Amino acid sequence: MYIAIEGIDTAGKSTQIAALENRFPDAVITKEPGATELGKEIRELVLSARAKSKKAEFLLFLADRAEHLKEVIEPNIDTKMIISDRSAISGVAYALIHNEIAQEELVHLNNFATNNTYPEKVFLLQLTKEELEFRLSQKELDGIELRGSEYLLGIQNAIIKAAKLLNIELITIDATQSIESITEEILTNIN
Ligand SMILES: Nc1ncnc2c1ncn2[C@@H]1O[C@H](COP(=O)(O)OP(=O)(O)OP(=O)(O)O)[C@@H](O)[C@H]1O
Ligand SMILES: Cc1cn([C@H]2C[C@H](O)[C@@H](COP(=O)(O)O)O2)c(=O)[nH]c1=O
Repeated sequence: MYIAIEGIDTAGKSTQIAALENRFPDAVITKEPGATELGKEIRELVLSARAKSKKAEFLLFLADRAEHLKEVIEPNIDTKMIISDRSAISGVAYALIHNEIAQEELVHLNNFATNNTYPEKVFLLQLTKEELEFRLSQKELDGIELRGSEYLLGIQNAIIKAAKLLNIELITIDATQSIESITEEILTNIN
């Protein structure tokens, strides 16, 4: 089974992935961007927010996704549980709000990068404005987080739209609950 955890920055994805890793010790734990050798370099580039062109930024994430498919997803999808921090849904959502690439192109290019291989289920950890602003205030912000809470809340809505466009089952979870309650909700939905 291939599942992914989605949510805007600070929603609690890494925290939940760590909890799920304890419950599924044989699972392949992965992430986008940055799970492969090439991906680590792409991650550094995109998080520095140096790309002036939104198309260039989108294509860098897409290159990371294609490499991730070849190096991590395809070798494991038939035999292992795969749990990924983010997925193509982030790719479409972060691009959607810039409105520079047509929706059909976003879907088509992701189909191309992933050979139409998508997670079976995706969990969206949904944050309130207050909790997002609190969590952002507690950390050093990267180039994308510096775009602010309104931008990130727009992405949160775009994640729901992106899942529909990609035809992926999205299960929305209140991310302001305790860490343990969220993990239990995810486990209930996996089983
Ligand atoms: N359910 C929760 N309740 C309160 N705080 C939480 C909860 N889950 C995570 N946190 C805290 O919120 C912060 C962000 O969590 P985490 O790093 O897991 O988010 P993330 O979605 O992986 O973020 P990013 O996308 O920026 O890497 C951390 O300080 C973490 O301890
Ligand atoms: C996969 C993907 C990610 N992004 C953005 C989302 C975040 O701001 C960063 C990744 O940082 P994290 O600490 O790993 O959450 O990149 C994006 O814009 N497009 C994508 O396809």
